[in-house]
Amino acid sequence: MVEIRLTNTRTRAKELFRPLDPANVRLYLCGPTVYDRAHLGNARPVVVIDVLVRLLRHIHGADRVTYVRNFTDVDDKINAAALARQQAGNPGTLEELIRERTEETIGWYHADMDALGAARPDHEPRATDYIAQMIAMIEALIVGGHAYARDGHVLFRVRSYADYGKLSGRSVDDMIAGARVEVAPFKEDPMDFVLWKPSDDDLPGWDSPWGRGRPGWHIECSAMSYELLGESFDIHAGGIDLQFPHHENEIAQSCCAHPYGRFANVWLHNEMLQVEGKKMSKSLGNFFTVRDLLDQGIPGEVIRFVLLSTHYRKPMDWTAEKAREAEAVLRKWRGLTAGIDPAASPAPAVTAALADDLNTAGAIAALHELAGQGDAAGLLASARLLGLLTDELGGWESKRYAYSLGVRVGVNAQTANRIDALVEARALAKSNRDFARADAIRDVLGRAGIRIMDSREGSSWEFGPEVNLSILDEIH
Ligand SMILES: Nc1ncnc2c1ncn2[C@@H]1O[C@H](COP(=O)(O)OP(=O)(O)OP(=O)(O)O)[C@@H](O)[C@H]1O
Ligand SMILES: [Zn+2]
Repeated sequence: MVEIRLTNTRTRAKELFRPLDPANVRLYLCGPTVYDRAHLGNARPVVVIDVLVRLLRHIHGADRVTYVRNFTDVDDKINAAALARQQAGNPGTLEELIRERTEETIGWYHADMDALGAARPDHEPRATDYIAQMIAMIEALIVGGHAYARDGHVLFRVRSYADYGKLSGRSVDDMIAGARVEVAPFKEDPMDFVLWKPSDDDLPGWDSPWGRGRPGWHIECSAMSYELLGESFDIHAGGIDLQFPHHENEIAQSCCAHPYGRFANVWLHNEMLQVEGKKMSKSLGNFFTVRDLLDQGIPGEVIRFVLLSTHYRKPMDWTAEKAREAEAVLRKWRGLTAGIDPAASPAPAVTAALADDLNTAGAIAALHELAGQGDAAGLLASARLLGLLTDELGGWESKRYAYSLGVRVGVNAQTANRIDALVEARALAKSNRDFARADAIRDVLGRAGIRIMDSREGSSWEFGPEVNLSILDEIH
């Protein structure tokens, strides 16, 4: 059996992955707060974990993996979005508008992640369906001396858990110094965090031993993972931005409420998708959504390929150039594998790359080799382990697009093929050292308003500001 190695944030080491129960490999990914469209950064953990789940199913068996990803559907940001709708004159109670907003956002989320070829998890628990379990867990924490109720709030007593900070490798005092911790009169210690908070009459709330209120964000994941995966499970994943405080708090809650459990064995954190060196995030406003890209006509498969071309533990950014290259590669591979049956199993080099801490970039390099060898059946089976070249993501390759001044435009396939043929003829002339012909073709394309870009991968082209295709008739 292929051995998987994963980098575990908890131990800061790349470790051999040994499932607690090989008949049921269990993993949990922190899902979205459903108040708005997912941006491209939010899609990165989803696509990365989708590949991990495919690999685990390939190695351990399709029905021997349980994948949970939650929806956080109770949150102040959701309330604020619903309130804004109400103030804009939308009919309905705040509760109805909140429900409408979360339902709508979950629908968008499914459509966008489906478009990227990310399979739906086995369970998608919604926080509002697990309030009773959260209350039970909070009660257990109070009984154990790890939490206290004050003024309708319940707080986790951070100093009661000696291992707090281990995941991030920081001491509590360092964390206080570095974090924006809220000092509040109802806190014993500024570091203590909210498990439960009171709700005004006009906000969503549930009855509890501490009055009408709502849960804090961290307890949601602790309660839902416990209910669906048990007190010890294999992998907990999320973006590195969640390591502190969210994951640190999840560990504290879960390990104190279930002292005989180990909570998550492996912590897997993806690095950030960035824009000019900064995390893409809603709060910074430097984001674009997955839907924005799909609406520009960029196929979901191309977005997926770009996300997988960088290792998940490295920061990355999105560029139009990467999308263009990914599209050219996928178009070529789809052409090569059209009508071919996939090989019985993926190529060992591809499986080995993925098993080595999800080295998706290495796996893609191995796919290039298979394509280079003309092994279409091997390429198809192997690409599918990464969720590429699947039937669901296909169909786009029959349509042609080009770029014009950096903007993607639809182009008639006949024109595109003709330009492709000229670009290829130029490359051939160059390799035959027929520079006169190569230059003549370049000259005609240039006068027609088409720019050629040469790279290691070959030549691509785009439309310049002024295009006159009739000039192409000057050459054959
Ligand atoms: N720029 C990013 N790159 C990679 N992963 C990200 C990025 N931003 C958020 N994530 C991940 O997306 C998932 C959903 O996060 P969450 O719902 O907290 O996002 P959000 O609040 O909408 O995002 P933001 O951080 O933009 O305010 C989490 O696993 C988080 O780590
Ligand atoms: Zn979480």
